[in-house]
Amino acid sequence: MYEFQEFENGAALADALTVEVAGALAHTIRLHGKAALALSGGKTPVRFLEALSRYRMPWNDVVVTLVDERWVPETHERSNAGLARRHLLKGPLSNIEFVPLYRPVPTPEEAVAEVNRVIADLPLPFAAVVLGMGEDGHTASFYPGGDNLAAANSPDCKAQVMAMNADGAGEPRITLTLPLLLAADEILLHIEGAEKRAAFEKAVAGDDVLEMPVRSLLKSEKLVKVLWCP
Ligand SMILES: O=C1O[C@H](COP(=O)(O)O)[C@@H](O)[C@H](O)[C@H]1O
Repeated sequence: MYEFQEFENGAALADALTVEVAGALAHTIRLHGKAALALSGGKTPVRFLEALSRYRMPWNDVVVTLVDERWVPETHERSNAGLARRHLLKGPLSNIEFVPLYRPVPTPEEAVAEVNRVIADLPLPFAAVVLGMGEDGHTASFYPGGDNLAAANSPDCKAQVMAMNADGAGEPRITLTLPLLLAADEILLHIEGAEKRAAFEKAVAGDDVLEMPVRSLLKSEKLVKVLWCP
């Protein structure tokens, strides 16, 4: 199920998303002393990450990771970890705990066992996961046509992370799996622009999760908060 919130512009959306995420983190820290946050990459999150980086809260009690990663080193312009470092993990947040998904080995398949162990050691469930969506209906690295899509996007998946290879993905990927995302206390989907709004409308109008993998979240019993601006 989902709840759709529309914002006037990207700045208003970024501020509202920051308040949602910070609230979820603060709540979990109050209850458990430590909170985990999983963020998306791509182009959309820049303004939100900048707003979050300015937010004052007990960041030393937070561990940050990613919902997915492109199999490139952090120095590569397409690295999701690089994006988080440039726009969130800076200034007073430079030294907070960050768990990247990339490892310097040729393929995600060679790293997946180790990354699974590291993610399983986080203070789970995530206090919040912030997802994005492509116009093809992918979210995290659940790509239409992905070799591990059916397994990673299944509510029965036992792994925390899986490798993903898909024609539309640009490079090999590693992704958190559906049960881990759905277990989060707050699930937020951040989309911007008319094309993504149209893709979202198409996603909610259909049921085939292999065609548009974001449907697995939107049609689940967990509440997904969708934040959109033109
Ligand atoms: O490749 C990815 O794409 C999606 C959407 O990215 P955007 O550039 O259209 O905002 C993103 O959510 C995901 O984390 C990323 O790896």
